[in-house]
Amino acid sequence: MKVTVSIIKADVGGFPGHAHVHPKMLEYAAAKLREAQRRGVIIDYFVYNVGDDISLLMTHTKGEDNPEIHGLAWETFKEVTEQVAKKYKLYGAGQDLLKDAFSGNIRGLGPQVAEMEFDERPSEPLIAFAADKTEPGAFNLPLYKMFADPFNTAGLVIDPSMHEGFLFEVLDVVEHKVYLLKTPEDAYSLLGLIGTTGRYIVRKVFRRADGAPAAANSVERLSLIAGRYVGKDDPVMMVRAQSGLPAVGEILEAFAHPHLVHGWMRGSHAGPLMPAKFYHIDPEKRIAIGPKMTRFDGPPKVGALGFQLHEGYLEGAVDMFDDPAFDYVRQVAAQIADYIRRMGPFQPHRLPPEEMEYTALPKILAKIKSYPADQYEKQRRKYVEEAIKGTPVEHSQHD
Ligand SMILES: O=P(O)(O)OC[C@H]1O[C@](O)(COP(=O)(O)O)[C@@H](O)[C@@H]1O
Ligand SMILES: [Mg+2]
Repeated sequence: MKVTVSIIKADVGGFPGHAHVHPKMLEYAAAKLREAQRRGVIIDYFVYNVGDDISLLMTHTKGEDNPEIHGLAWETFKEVTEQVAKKYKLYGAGQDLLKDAFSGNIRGLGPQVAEMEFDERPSEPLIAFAADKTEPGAFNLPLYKMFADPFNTAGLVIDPSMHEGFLFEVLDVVEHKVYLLKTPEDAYSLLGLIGTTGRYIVRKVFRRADGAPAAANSVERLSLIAGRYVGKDDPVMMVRAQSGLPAVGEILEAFAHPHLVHGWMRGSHAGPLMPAKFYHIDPEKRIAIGPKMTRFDGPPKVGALGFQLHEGYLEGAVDMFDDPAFDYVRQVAAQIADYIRRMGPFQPHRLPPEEMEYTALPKILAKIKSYPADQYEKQRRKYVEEAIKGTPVEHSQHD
């Protein structure tokens, strides 16, 4: 059976600030999807959050970029905004809904989208991810580890069905070009691109032996859509597991070392990506209440829910980072967060100006007086003379 899995995610209001979501938002979204399931639009669904972002995980048979599925997600986010976020005056109600009208495809309107259509195998394990206070390129490194690094994925060496390697589809979000790179042979070129996480983003991964889709990541860049900072492009991703694909444990292993990602406070800081636990999973209501963002609006966190698909139904969810093995990883991430926080506004904790989501620098530069290199000495002497005379020193800023 051909099944499509869609994860569509949006921040439509935070509670409080940008830390978490209101449980009523998740309940409202789940009720809306339940009704769509009853009408036969979708086979199954699960609603979860990581930080202030709500992910709608849906299964159906309509293929990728389907107007009905995208429309359902858009309507759901709109209603959650109107009926819950605005009612309780939650922070940034409707934040990610950047355009007014939906015209058939939710891409380019603000929400993040990861979709994959495939033949459901006799047994189909799937891991659904979401991350907050970071960007889609945060998944570049773990995707490389899962599908191309034998030190992470033993199957690349041991399992003959993985020996032919994988095909990486990489999107250049600035020039809108797509690169198709094969591993293992193109590994160095691939790394050359995807190490630039703000520009080259792994959108999909396929198994080379039969072209089977293996992973899908979201690639929307909000600031490029809106032309200004409107929150970080907190991403969603899904990965199929086992039988010639990375094992569940090889997928999770890629998060065992908290790598530094861009995002965190005001989308302008580097920090460790912490694999986080969900607080509560309700398989009946089809809801998972995920991690919240606390220290310095973070640190950036990723959550992972595991499912087994059967005829498109989602058996689950299992909280994949809820394990003592990941307690240690969380400790390491907390230590890295503590270490790097002490740098305050200094790079590399604070991102370089061209990568900061806030562009305060031009305003700062406009405010502070500067002098041509051959004239500053005269001004410096004037300051000294004024200081000696005891006359008030002219303020160095315009106002
Ligand atoms: O003061 P504002 O306008 O809410 O903007 C600041 C907020 O933007 C953020 O970068 C938004 O994060 P999200 O992208 O998760 O919504 C927060 O870290 C920060 O609190
Ligand atoms: Mg967010």
